[in-house]
Amino acid sequence: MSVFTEVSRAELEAFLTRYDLGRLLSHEGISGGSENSNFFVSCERGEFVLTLVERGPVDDLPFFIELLEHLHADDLPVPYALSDQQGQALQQLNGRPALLQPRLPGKHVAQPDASHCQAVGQTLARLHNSTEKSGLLRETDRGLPWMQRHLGEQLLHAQQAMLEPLRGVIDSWLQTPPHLPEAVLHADLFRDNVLFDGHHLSGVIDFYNAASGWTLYDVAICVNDWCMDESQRLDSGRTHALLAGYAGIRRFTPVEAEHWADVLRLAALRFWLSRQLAADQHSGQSGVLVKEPEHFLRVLEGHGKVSIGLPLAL
Ligand SMILES: Nc1ncnc2c1ncn2[C@@H]1O[C@H](COP(=O)(O)OP(=O)(O)O)[C@@H](O)[C@H]1O
Ligand SMILES: N[C@@H](CCOP(=O)(O)O)C(=O)O
Repeated sequence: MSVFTEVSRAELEAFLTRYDLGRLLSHEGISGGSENSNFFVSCERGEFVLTLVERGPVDDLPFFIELLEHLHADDLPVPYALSDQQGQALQQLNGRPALLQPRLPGKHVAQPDASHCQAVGQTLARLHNSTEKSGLLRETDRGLPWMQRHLGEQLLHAQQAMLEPLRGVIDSWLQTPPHLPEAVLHADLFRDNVLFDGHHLSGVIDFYNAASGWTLYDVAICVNDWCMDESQRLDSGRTHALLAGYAGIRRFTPVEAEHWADVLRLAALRFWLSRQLAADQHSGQSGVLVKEPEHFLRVLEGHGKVSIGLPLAL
């Protein structure tokens, strides 16, 4: 399912009178997304993406708008909400909050190579450098307390021997958090949220998980999606390339190196839990895309077999 709220040509033409983009040429629903209704919109003065926000942290839309404006001003390849002729970025359409953003060029890469991974590492480091001192803050609703609560409930579903030690890590970090560098994270930088034009990284999209947190955790989320081989073990070439791309722009610290293996596993646990909860909630419903939770159990297993340390400057 990808378009939950339809928008007719007449409704869109009326909406577009708020902007100065010329005549509407065409529009079509985008099938790729899973949370919101998205449309490609072609006008005389450019190509755009219209998003009707269907669920998720709607009250935080002003935060996301400000974050994307900040990243765009820092030359990161991100979409940002266009303001209408009254200076208003956040709109309403067909009963939903709506955003109109420029369409970024490029395509998703399903099978990345080391050079794609290096570019992802570099862009993530630039994103962290940009948000670190921005003053922007947002608390995640998927942090350690959320993991602690749901891991307790979900342990019955899965191999306890593999997951119990992670419970220990969460409990101990809730008591005494490690001193890791923080910034605003993308927090969902999977392959389906990045666009490439050839080997040029042309877009980072879908910031609706963005929140303050440990930058190392964002690196771990990326590695867990971009650097896995077909058995869900770390691919050495791609992992080294992503980490080196990142470290070339933003150095890792010795404390980060010490916590890397646990942070990698926590990042895998977070997505196993969210997929497992979605599967429980939507089981038997048609039209709802539920991603396979077991994938992240295999990623966790893989981390027990292959480990690759963080590169530290000498
Ligand atoms: N600004 C954009 N430029 C180009 N394509 C976009 C843009 N925003 C979204 N898309 C396309 O729409 C798809 C769904 O967007 P996404 O934000 O991931 O939706 P959802 O929040 O519903 O998961 C993306 O995979 C991408 O192909
Ligand atoms: N990329 C994630 C989906 C986004 O996470 P959610 O917690 O916002 O549903 C995945 O592949 O599971």
